[in-house]
Amino acid sequence: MTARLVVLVSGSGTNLQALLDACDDPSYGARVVAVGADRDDIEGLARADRAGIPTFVKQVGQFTTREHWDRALADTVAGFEPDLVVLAGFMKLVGAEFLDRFGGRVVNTHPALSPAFPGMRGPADALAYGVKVTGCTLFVVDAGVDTGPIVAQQAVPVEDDDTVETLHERIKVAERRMLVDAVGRMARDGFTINDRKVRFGR
Ligand SMILES: Nc1nc2c(c(=O)[nH]1)N[C@@H](CN(C=O)c1ccc(C(=O)N[C@@H](CCC(=O)O)C(=O)O)cc1)CN2
Ligand SMILES: NCC(=O)N[C@@H]1O[C@H](COP(=O)([O-])[O-])[C@@H](O)[C@H]1O
Repeated sequence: MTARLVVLVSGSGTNLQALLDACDDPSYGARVVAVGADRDDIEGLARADRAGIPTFVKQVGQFTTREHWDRALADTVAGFEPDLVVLAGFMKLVGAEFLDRFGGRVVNTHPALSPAFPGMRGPADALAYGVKVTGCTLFVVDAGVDTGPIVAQQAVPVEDDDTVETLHERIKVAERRMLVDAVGRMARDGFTINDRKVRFGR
């Protein structure tokens, strides 16, 4: 069975593109059935359009409360009947209703080695701290900020002359590989979560 992925993005969508490219191979075991965003006019949505994949936008500002936004996002995602929801550079915290509906089936890719440097500035915070190694983490989303059970991680060196941009670009090379590999395994082999330990297989 081919797993149905809904991917949520907020920016350039290079992680989305890596998934789209992987899904071209039927043996990958997954396909992207929709791409959603919290904002208009982003390259991530353009990438989905070019691939012929349905898109939707739910902007927080279009709703009276954050809870209404969360419910509308969850309703729209549910309409695509996903097996897995992938947050790939999605710059909004998803709330209780979203997690009630898809909890345990939502993964987020983060540009740092969790539990270090959670939040929106992972590469900048790692650089400012002076770590010599950072990386990327794929985790199952929970109600915290980047606190969920870890699916996969990759280490990336920090170079002396790095800027936030050069470091983030190096992380993103590893991140795209990690994301494609781990999502494919989740789709093909299934996964379990026990006591925070995520293992592939049913
Ligand atoms: N419930 C969860 N939602 C999300 C998680 C998570 O761990 N739990 N991971 C994030 C991604 N993330 C970074 O890793 C992150 C994204 C956004 C924010 C944040 O504070 N966003 C603000 C808005 C900022 C903006 O619009 O530019 C907000 O949500 O109001 C923190 C962490 C994906 N979601
Ligand atoms: N806290 C969330 C966060 O920092 N997400 C990061 O945004 C980038 C999106 O790149 P992309 O749009 O090219 O895939 C990725 O590095 C992702 O981990």
